[in-house]
Formats: sequence, C-alpha cells, structure tokens
Amino acid sequence: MAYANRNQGVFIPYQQLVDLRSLNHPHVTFVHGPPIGLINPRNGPVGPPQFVPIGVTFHRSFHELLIRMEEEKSRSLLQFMAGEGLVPSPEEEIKRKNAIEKLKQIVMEWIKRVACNRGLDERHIPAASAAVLTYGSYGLGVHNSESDIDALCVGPRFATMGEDFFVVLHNMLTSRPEVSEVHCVKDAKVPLMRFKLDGISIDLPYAQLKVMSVPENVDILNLYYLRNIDETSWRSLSGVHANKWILRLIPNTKVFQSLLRCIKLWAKRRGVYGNVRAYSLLLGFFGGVHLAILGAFICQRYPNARLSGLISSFFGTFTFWDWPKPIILQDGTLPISGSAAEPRSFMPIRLPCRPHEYCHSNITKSTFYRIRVEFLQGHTLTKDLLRPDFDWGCLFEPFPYAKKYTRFVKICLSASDQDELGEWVGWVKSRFRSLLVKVCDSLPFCIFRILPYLKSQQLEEIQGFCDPNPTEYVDVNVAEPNTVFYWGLQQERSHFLDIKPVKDDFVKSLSNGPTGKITLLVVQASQLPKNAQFDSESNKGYLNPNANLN
Ligand SMILES: Nc1ncnc2c1ncn2[C@@H]1O[C@H](COP(=O)(O)OP(=O)(O)OP(=O)(O)O)[C@@H](O)[C@H]1O
Ligand SMILES: [Mg+2]
Ligand SMILES: [Mg+2]
Repeated sequence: MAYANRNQGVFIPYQQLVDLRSLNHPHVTFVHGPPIGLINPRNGPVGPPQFVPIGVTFHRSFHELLIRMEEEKSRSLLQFMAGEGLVPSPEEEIKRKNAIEKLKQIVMEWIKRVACNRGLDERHIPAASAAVLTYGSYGLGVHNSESDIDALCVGPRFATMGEDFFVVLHNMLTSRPEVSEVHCVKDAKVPLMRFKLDGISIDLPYAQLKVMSVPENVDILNLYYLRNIDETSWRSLSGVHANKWILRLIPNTKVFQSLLRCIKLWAKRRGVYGNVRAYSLLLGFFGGVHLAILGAFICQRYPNARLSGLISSFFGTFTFWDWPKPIILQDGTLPISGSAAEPRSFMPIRLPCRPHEYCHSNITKSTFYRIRVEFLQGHTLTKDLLRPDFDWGCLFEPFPYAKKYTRFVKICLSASDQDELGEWVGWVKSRFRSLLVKVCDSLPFCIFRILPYLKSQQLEEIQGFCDPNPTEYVDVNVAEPNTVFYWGLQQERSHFLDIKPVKDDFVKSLSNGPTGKITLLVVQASQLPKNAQFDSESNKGYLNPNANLN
C-alpha cells in the first residue's frame, strides 16, 4: 500500500519496499519515525535520541516511472518463461484432462466392485461412489509438461487401503492397456500408487472417509466428512487441504501462479529442487509444496506488488530470514505459542491446513547451506532489477557442478529391466538420507542399537559437505537399464575418501526391500562423461532425467 500525497509524493513503508532500498536517487527521501531515546531508569536519558527509518517517499512522477519499469520487467519475465516452454500446450492439457476422466471412471468401476465383494445390499451398489481430487502442482495450476498429476482417491468406509486400494484397484490398473509401470509405495508417510496413464505420471494416495458414499465433488473441508477418519487418511488429505487453503489465502491467484512457476524453474536450474513424487524421496531440497508456501508467503506480504517485485522480495526475504524461525501463512488464526509445535528442522515451513503440521523435509547441514547460498545469489542478482543491463536469464543459469566441485560420488543403480529398475531406484532413494547423514533419531533409546551408528560412515559426516544433486542420469556404458547420480564433494577436505565403508554401511540399510545392483565410486570432475550437462553453457536438457552422459 502506498500513501499518496500530491505535495509530498508517495510514501512506502519499509516492510512494503520491494527492490528499491538500494536506490540512491535525488527524488527519494528517507522518512524516520518519532525519536526513540534510550532511558536509564536511574540517571535519565542515555545519549542522543535515535531516529529509526520507517520508509521512503518518492516524488510522484518518479514513483510512477518506477511502477512502469516494474511492469515492464514483469512482462519481460513472463516472456522469458513462455520461451522456456513451461506452460503445457492446449493439446497436452486435453490429454491430462482425459487421463483424469479415465481415472475417475476406473475408480467408479472399482468402488462398485468393492461394494459387491464386501457384500453390500444389491440396492446400494449402484449408489456406491468414490471421488478423485487433484492437488499438487496440477491443482494449483502451475504444472508443466514434466509434472506428474497428484490425485487423491477418496473412498467410503467399506473400502480399505490394504486390501481394496492396494490389491483390488492395483489389479484393475495393471490389467488396463493404457496403464503402465504401476508401483505401490506402502511404507511412506503418505502411502500411494504411482503409475503412468496414457504416458502421464500419476501419484494416487488414498483416504478413507467414514461415510457410505463419497460424492464425486465431495467438499473435504466439510467437517461432516472428516469425522473419525484415521491418521493415514488425514495425512493423505492434507495435500488437498493445503492446496485449498493456499488458494484461499493468497490475494491474487494469477500473480501467485506466475511467481511459483518462476521460483520452481529457478530451484530446478540451481539444483535445489527434488523431483520427489513421495515424501520419503525428498533429498534435502525443496519439493513443490515448500515452494508453493514460500511463494504464497511473499504474495501475502506484498499484496500489491508486481511479479518482478515479488521475485526480488522472495530472494530478499529468505536470504535474511532468521532460520529456523518458521514460515507460517497468515490465515486469521493466532500463531501457536511456544516452539512445541515446531519440528526440529533447518527450514520449518508450516502447512496451511488444520491441524497445523509442518511440511516434511530432509534438509541437512549441507543442503541448508546450498539453499542459503542460492537465495543469496538470487538476491544479489535481483535486488536491483531496474538497472538497465539486467537480464532474467542470469537468474535461471543452471548450476555449474563441474566448475564448483572437483570430485563427485558417482552412485550407479542398475537392474535387469526397466520395471525392476523403477522399484530399485525408488527404494534406494527412500534410503538416500542415510548415505548423507546419521539417521538414528527414530530408533528407541537403546545403546546396542545406537552403537553401530556412532561408528557409521556418512558422506556429510566424513566430508563435511556433500551436495546431493537430485538430477538423474543414464550411463550408456552400463549394459543394463540404469540410473546414475553425481553428488558434489567439498573441495577443501582431504582428497582421500575411502568409499568402501560408506558403501557397506549404506548397503546394510537397503536390506528388506527390492534388490538390484549398486556401485559407488569417487570420480574427479575431469572424469565426468564428456557431454555431461553439468555446466552452465549447456542449458536445455540439463534437468532431463534421462539425459545421456556419454
Ligand atoms: N514434504 C511434504 N510435506 C507435506 N506435503 C507434501 C510433501 N511433499 C509432497 N506433499 C504433498 O503432495 C503434493 C504433491 O507433491 P509433488 O512432489 O508432486 O509436488 P508438486 O507441487 O505437485 O510439484 P511437481 O510439479 O514437481 O509435481 C504437494 O502439493 C503436497 O500437498
Ligand atoms: Mg506433483
Ligand atoms: Mg507427486
């Protein structure tokens, strides 16, 4: 909000200044608050009174000029984004809509079959109904052609997760010709089935409501439907809840969507976005939900700002944020007092739905550092957007791994066919955290359980820093289907890293799951495959999960 006054110009309070703080212009005057004196209770005032700046005033014509320039920068950013081909084409959108319609039909067929299997009265079977609700980036309208569709299957009281969802619906899906690569992720915080429908990746968790029939357009914010539901269903519903709240709490949906698209592209290019698709696969970086809440937070703080100003504020705010102070969207309720509800996380980000929980996060010391450096770099680049030589391209430069790190840990996962590889990679990724850091906080306190962990070997512990680049590559020199990761290692530490004990420890943590081959090697930057797209020069295809490395 700006306070206009024809004589004095336009006053903007500090909290609402976007990227103009660095301006040193004759038409800008700093405005100070009333004098604040330091008082010593015994001897009276100490030193001269302090004047704290509370904002700036702009000469009206200069202010208008700034607004025009900000609008111009916002337009050029939108053009840049369109050039990146991030917005799906109308054909792609139709394909997605059709896939969702098909999924809804399959789910309807399924629930009638379950009603039959469960011996429901014949008269009730035609009325048996379940719903499919989309959320995630698709629900927020910020998906691109690489995004999955996150869809929640909501079923009635007689359809169980263990039997009806993971067995009956699973079998129905695998028998359809248009469905492929069906995987069950049962041991995640939010259990789900993951598959491709007409080539589009779908994540499908399940929530069971304690009602006999779930209408197609069920309002899951209505307390009637939420009575007595189990904890897993609550967690599964939280994605849809969070989306609904975010869209309710932001002042302008269109601007929010543009901002979120931009910061997702930035995070992907800079290697701080994990293409996670399940909570347990988060590799210490942001997932879509974290960025959505950070973006919504900035939109709430600067309700009248233009896109370019929001980008600048995004970096300015989070560079100087007093982490681990949590990010909480204003929703009209009072903040929870005390820190009891806050998780022990480097960057707590609270979900905007009730009960208030925090986004699950696997941020480690190394990834926290990486993210903060990226925020700072973003801030340095965008704090003075209005300078004439500013170019949006510099913000979205791919992170130059080969220049930043001299050594990498190469993790190669392979299996005899693509399907097995999918299961194997999913399993290994869900355990990746224990390759980076000690994971013993969930163990009950028992010295015999903890002892082996005290001796254990994790990359961050041994090396002090490890950058788990989330990009997945394929090594064409390996005959079997494979997925390769290259994680950057700190330069200053000793060049010697005995990878064998690290591998042995990690392999131990992989028992009790799907099997496949794993090799761990330390390679020099000069040994990276020749056309590896690790450098900022190669732009397109950098994040292609199947980028060819040879
Ligand atoms: N760590 C998490 N904590 C809480 N909720 C999460 C978490 N990860 C995912 N979710 C829920 O699952 C939804 C889908 O997650 P997903 O990883 O597919 O992100 P997305 O926002 O859809 O981005 P993308 O375009 O990369 O798919 C999120 O919107 C969120 O509601
Ligand atoms: Mg998604
Ligand atoms: Mg997903």
